[in-house]
Amino acid sequence: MLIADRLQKTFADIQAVRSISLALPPGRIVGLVGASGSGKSTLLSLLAGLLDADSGEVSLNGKRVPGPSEVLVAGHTAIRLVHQEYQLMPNVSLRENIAYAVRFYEKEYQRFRVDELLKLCRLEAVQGHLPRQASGGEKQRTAIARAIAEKPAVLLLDEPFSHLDLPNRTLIRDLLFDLVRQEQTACLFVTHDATDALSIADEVGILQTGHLIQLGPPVVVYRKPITAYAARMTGPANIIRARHLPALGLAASYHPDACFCLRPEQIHLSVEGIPATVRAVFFKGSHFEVEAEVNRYVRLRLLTTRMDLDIGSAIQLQIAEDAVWWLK
Ligand SMILES: Nc1ncnc2c1ncn2[C@@H]1O[C@H](COP(=O)(O)OP(=O)(O)OP(=O)(O)O)[C@@H](O)[C@H]1O
Repeated sequence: MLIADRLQKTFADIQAVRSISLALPPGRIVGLVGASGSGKSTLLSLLAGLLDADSGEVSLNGKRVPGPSEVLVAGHTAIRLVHQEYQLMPNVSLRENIAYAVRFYEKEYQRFRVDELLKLCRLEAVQGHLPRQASGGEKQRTAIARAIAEKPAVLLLDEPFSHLDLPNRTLIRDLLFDLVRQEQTACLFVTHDATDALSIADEVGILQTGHLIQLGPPVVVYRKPITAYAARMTGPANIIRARHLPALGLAASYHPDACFCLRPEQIHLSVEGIPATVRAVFFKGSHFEVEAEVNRYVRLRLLTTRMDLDIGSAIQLQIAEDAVWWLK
């Protein structure tokens, strides 16, 4: 189990990581979501033993992970970090890039392990390609294969899904899912887009200006975000002030300035309810996202499969009292 205990890191006057504690057990996936500059990469480097913490510590199975200033070669053999830029050797094939990680083993085992990794990472068909002949998704999977070649206890990934198209994102997601189950690897990835984190992680954390402000199962973090920032980082959200509750047919029970979150899928179109006017309709493939104006102060995003809505359509909305989630 990888444990971070009150990690702190400051660069000049920027507090990049502020007292972050978390636990990463084997066979589990943790996804950390945060805006640009929230401290994601710094935290990964600290967890990998590639950056010295100002205070706090990282331990793996009860043993402290030393920072780079304490060892000759920075990093820990059982903790692997996959960078955003993949960092592959440019002049050798994808297969050789992976084989390099197991070069000190017997030839027969090398061949066996590389074949196994190529299969796991769905790279068999392109194993002879050079990195420049490979797609972003293939390079990402090669970087992951190389990182897991020696069966590390912990796999850390920096934005593994960014710059990839939907089929490749799905491939990486399935690969991490299989890997963690098969090899009991502990996996932590950081991302600025929560979609993948919510679908694959056992726990999702929200990073804001160096603080880990929330950590919990995806459904809980999505349904009960602690702040407006956490709500927005985890998906589309209507953030509304309490003073507008009566206009939504809900009891005004809080301070007028308090904010609450309503997820778009919690607002339903009905034959009778709060009158609203459609101001925009966005086609999303499986459904439409609709922007509805309730009055000059309140516009709501909602989801529907109805095909007949257009700008200016009159609609009626229903919102259950228990859909309202108060934010700090
Ligand atoms: N080596 C450094 N020297 C000075 N400041 C740094 C250094 N590394 C990071 N920072 C600062 O620390 C803060 C956190 O940076 P970090 O790269 O960890 O954020 P991030 O969430 O990974 O951002 P992004 O999503 O844009 O990569 C930022 O304000 C950044 O400018």
